[in-house]
Amino acid sequence: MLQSHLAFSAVEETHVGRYHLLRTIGKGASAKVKLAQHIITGQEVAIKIIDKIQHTSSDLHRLYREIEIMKDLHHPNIVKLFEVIENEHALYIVMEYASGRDLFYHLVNHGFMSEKEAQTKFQQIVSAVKYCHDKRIVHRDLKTENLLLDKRMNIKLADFGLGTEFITGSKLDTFCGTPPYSARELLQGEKYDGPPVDVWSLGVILYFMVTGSLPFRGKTLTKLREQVLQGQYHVPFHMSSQCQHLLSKIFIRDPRKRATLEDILSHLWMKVSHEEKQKLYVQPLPDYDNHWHTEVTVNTGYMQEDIHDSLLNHNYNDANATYLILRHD
Ligand SMILES: CC1(C)C(=O)N([C@H]2C=Cc3c(O)cccc32)c2nc(Nc3ccccc3)ncc21
Repeated sequence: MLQSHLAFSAVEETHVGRYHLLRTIGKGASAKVKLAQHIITGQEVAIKIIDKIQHTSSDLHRLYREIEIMKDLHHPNIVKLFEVIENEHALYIVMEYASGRDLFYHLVNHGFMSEKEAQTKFQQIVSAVKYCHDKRIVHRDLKTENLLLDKRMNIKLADFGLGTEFITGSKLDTFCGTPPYSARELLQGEKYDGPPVDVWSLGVILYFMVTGSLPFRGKTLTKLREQVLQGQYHVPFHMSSQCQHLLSKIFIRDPRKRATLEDILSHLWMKVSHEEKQKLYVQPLPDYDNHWHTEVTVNTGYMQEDIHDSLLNHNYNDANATYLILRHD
């Protein structure tokens, strides 16, 4: 046993099932994710490799639950599960590969989004989360790091490690998630309802997309908890009033008063067609020979050639000014 185990761990696998393993794209404490290629179709997949030896039985139980949850999810904005391969050493979870990395990486590298782009992304995210909630599944760890992007920049919700079934009316009590994205009731360690916790995290994600920073970001957990308890966050000047209004409905401390996913989906900000950012001003070609402008300018006492010279030489003199003012009409 020991010998074969060492032999296994020493040799870097190049194939698993019908997949050719390529490079590592993610490494966690308990799992590694590799880009792989389905040999027959050439399709790229991502394989989460779990070394079973290093896992406690409760960890493995949680993983099997994650797999069961994923088997039941079929949505365009949720990472697909293709296959599970298992042997005595390892568990290989073959999933959809998102080539655009995650939303956190995208925001850090490209800065915050226009509200139009944020709206498209947010509609996809809310659609995926609503699909889960309708199946009585809450994610509980929604954050930009778990939102992947495919090659067409569509959202792919990942990482159902913490997802769990919720039964309406019965409260959940396991603290989990990531503090800056966590709702007050989670940080307070109270018993909580699943859906409102995900709604709060959606607010943090929306804020991050539109501003490029986190709404609540205390240096310590205590300072962060204080900020979340107060529900105070900075609203930058460029945020539209509709977006501000939507966030104010999400960042409500009392989970019973907080917006539901239906409220979010029916909010004006989610429907209105956001004006693309002010179109960059395109300098119109100068029309130095606009006869009407020239005629009027001549009538104001300027000679035709004076006007022409001053325009061509960009003399910002009165002849030029008169012409430009007329043109600016
Ligand atoms: C199987 C699954 C769902 C997964 O577990 N990961 C990991 C691995 C890295 C990572 C991350 O950086 C952020 C979230 C999830 C993950 C995946 N990463 C990708 N694409 C990718 C491509 C270049 C760089 C990073 C991620 N596609 C699918 C997955």
